[in-house]
Amino acid sequence: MPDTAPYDALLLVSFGGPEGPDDVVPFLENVTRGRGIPPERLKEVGAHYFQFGGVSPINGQCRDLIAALRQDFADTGVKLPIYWGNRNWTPFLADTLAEMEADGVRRALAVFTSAYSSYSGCRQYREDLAAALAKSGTAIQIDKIRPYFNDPGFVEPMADAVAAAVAGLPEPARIGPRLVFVTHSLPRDYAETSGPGGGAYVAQHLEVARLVAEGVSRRTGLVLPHELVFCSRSGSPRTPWLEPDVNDHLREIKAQGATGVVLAPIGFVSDHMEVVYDLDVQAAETAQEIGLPIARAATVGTDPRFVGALRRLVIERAAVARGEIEGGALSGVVGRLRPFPDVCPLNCCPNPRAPLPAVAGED
Ligand SMILES: CC1=C(CCC(=O)O)c2cc3nc(cc4[nH]c(cc5[nH]c(cc1n2)c(C)c5CCC(=O)O)c(CCC(=O)O)c4C)C(CCC(=O)O)=C3C
Ligand SMILES: [Fe+2]
Repeated sequence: MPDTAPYDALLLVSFGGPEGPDDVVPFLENVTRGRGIPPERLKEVGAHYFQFGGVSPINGQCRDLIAALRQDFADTGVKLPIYWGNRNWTPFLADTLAEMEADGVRRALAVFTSAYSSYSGCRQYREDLAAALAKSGTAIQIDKIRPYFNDPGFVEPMADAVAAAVAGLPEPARIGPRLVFVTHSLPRDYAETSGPGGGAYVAQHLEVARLVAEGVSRRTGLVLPHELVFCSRSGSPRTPWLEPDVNDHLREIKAQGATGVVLAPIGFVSDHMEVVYDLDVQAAETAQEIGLPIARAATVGTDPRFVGALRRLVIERAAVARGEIEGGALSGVVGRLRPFPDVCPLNCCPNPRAPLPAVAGED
């Protein structure tokens, strides 16, 4: 039986999303509290959710991932109970931690639904956990698994998905489409300070884009041009964010003569609102308007290779916690970047406003 000591539980930590029209405004208030998002942008984002009946797909996708992990754990003899808590909507992390403590959990391993290093996708979750411990008055010790962008179980399903999307394009677009890799935009300063030495967010995505493009060329025999672009920009228009925006980029490459595009949302682990709205509605409209055929590749979701990768990362992290191996020794990584740290170093992905307590780091 795989050894997951010293952990008593796995805690899936995610963003949360509204589950009905009445949830939309309070959810957005939770997301944007103290973040200087202009009211016009909030109205616009609210309208995206209302267009989907006020329901974000993200909570259902977390439930599906947990169900798949439970089945995988049962099949492989991993005896770790799985809990779930969110930053912005029910089940809130503080409530989940209270439940865990009542169940006797003393030491938990967190898995974030973000594969990359950034304030929003890593430290902010570490801060959320510290705040939730304080709020719930619990004393659970919480570690996290390392960033998993370069795990083969994350990269391989995406290469399959992109190859399938290429095949799904109409003739003649499928002969030589551009692979447009998409992730969430960030304020430039968040990107510059991301990861242990800075610059990790973009470096990690460029590496995944390169690996997936390579996988696609092995699968299809085509060597396709690829680039990394960004979606879902918010904040003040005066703050510089990562560019180009996916819509601007589609116009640009159409003008350069592109005949077809595969959009590959490598920044996300499931088809949540950023994917089903920002790509499937907005970018699809742009493409339609300029007459550029596009196909959107699936995210990893509950692909068994991804689920298996999370299980290996959990088993590996437990062995690291017991002092038996180093991070990366069991689960392994693909490509040119090293395994990222299991324990976030001091000042990794710093809070852009003010330092706050965070779990699972040296600080
Ligand atoms: C890097 C990153 C990820 C990926 C990593 C991860 O997954 O964690 C991510 C995921 C998500 N972002 C989400 C939703 C939103 N993000 C917003 C705002 C922001 N995101 C940011 C960054 C990221 N966000 C940033 C720098 C802001 C500006 C404000 C701030 O500094 O915090 C806003 C406010 C309105 C607006 O869009 O302006 C909303 C509603 C949802 C839920 C989707 C659903 O409901 O299905 C998910 C998974
Ligand atoms: Fe976001």
